[in-house]
Amino acid sequence: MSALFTTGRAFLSRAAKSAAFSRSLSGLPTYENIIVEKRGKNDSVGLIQLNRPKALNALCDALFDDVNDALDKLSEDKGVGCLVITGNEKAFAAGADIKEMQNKTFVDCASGNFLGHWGRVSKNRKPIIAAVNGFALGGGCELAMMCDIIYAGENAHFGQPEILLGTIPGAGGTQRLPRYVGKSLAMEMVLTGNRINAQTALSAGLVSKIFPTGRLVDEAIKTAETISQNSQLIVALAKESVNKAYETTLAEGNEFEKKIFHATFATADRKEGMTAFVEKRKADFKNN
Ligand SMILES: C/C=C/C(=O)SCCNC(=O)CCNC(=O)[C@H](O)C(C)(C)COP(=O)(O)OP(=O)(O)OC[C@H]1O[C@@H](n2cnc3c(N)ncnc32)[C@H](O)[C@@H]1OP(=O)(O)O
Repeated sequence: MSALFTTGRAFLSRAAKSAAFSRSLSGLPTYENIIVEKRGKNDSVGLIQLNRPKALNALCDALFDDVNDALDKLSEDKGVGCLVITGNEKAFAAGADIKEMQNKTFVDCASGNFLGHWGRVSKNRKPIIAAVNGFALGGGCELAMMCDIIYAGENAHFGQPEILLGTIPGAGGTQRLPRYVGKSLAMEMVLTGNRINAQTALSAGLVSKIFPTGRLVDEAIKTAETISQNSQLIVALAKESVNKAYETTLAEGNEFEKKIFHATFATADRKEGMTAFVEKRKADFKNN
């Protein structure tokens, strides 16, 4: 229980802290390395806060196990339509835990499929917003890129400094980053280990919005709340269709999109959405 009140969440108000406390008592599990809460209207947003502040939220194995377990729980929760992952004001996450991997061998990595369990974030059916304050380095930058939307606080810094440790990114840094910021900037970041700030990340296209540091999480929750008000069924299809754009040719992607569009006509929510428009009322989606 004491983990709920660490310095890592100093940006949350006292009221928010006690609300989190009572909610965590009323259902969601407590974890060693993360704090999980339901926030927003009707508790429709799942908030996962990485919580190893002394290690700048370095992504140790146990932390990622916690994240995966929380994703499973929040995905099963029919009342939750969208998730937010955040850290604290100093660090979203300073990368994979260097102390944990320092003495690993190739055989350890290959036979244990090291980092294999990280990929579940990008396969989650519900949309995830990364709310990034402070350092998002190495695996931290990769974790943000596994999410569907990235919002940055004004103090955010993104980087892939693995080259300085004699290794390379291992969770998408050389694959997603060039798709988001273009080859030249990605290559420079990966080969030098230099970081980019929030403004550069915005103009290069890595993040969609920047907010003052203290407002970032609330703004991410607001967007998540808006997404949660739509049909969860159709949101999942829309997410799948956008993601297709990164996995296939334009022609194949367009074909996929059209088929999914046609498929929405088999749903009650599509009928409800269009009927509500014609009747000039708010749609009442039932996720079917
Ligand atoms: C597939 C993925 C691979 C990877 O992700 S590889 C890792 C890539 N990331 C990095 O290389 C970043 C490593 N961290 C840093 O360079 C620095 O930190 C910062 C620039 C982020 C911040 O510097 P400052 O403000 O001076 O803090 P501090 O004293 O270095 O860190 C505070 C405590 O946090 C621990 N820590 C920081 N990053 C990591 C990490 N990635 N793994 C394990 N521990 C980390 C430190 O050691 C220290 O702890 P203590 O006070 O006990 O010495």
